[in-house]
Amino acid sequence: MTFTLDTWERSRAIRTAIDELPFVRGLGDGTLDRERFTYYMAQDALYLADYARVLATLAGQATDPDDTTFWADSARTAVAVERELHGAHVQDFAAVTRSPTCLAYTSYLASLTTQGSYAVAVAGVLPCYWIYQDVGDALLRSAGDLTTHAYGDWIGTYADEAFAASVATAKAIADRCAEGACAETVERMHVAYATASRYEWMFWDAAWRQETWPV
Ligand SMILES: Cc1ncc(CO)c(N)n1
Repeated sequence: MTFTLDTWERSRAIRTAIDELPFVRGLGDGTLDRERFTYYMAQDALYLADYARVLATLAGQATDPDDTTFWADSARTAVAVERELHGAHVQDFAAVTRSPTCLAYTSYLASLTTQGSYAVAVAGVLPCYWIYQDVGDALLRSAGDLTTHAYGDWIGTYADEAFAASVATAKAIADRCAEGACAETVERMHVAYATASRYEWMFWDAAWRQETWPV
């Protein structure tokens, strides 16, 4: 059993919970209100900026030159997507601060790059790829014609061949890391994957609630 097959099985409950989130359902059927979407986009722009730094760190930690290239390309793409998608949706970037959930998620990912295991950090960023592909594909199947869909460009970005190729590479890297790792490290990889998956749920839920800091 490969790491990715195993971890996909183990994370079935959180995956189902993500599909059932009101934010995700509304994104799929186009009924999500603009205010919540704009909040999400603003937070996601902040997320992607920090996520890009995590990917760039992985590029530096990789020992395989192909891995270095992949993470560096992903970091560049994260910044490009942030600028493209978010420039179209979010007007007032300067006014936005990281929500508690956004800060917790990116801080968690960054912390994984300082704990001495490239494999565990790779497992931690994998849901960012895999869950978005899975959600994007599911929404595409239910959305139909994206050109007339309120959130068509969002769905199109993640239900996309180029994105699918990067998901496949990230999965292959994780599987290769797990193959060469001891059982204890593989367990830590599963925990990192599960934790990041939960943060993905929380990130959409925070957008639905338009989460704020206490004061
Ligand atoms: C929160 C979050 N996770 C993953 C992705 C996909 O890169 C994204 N744009 N935002």
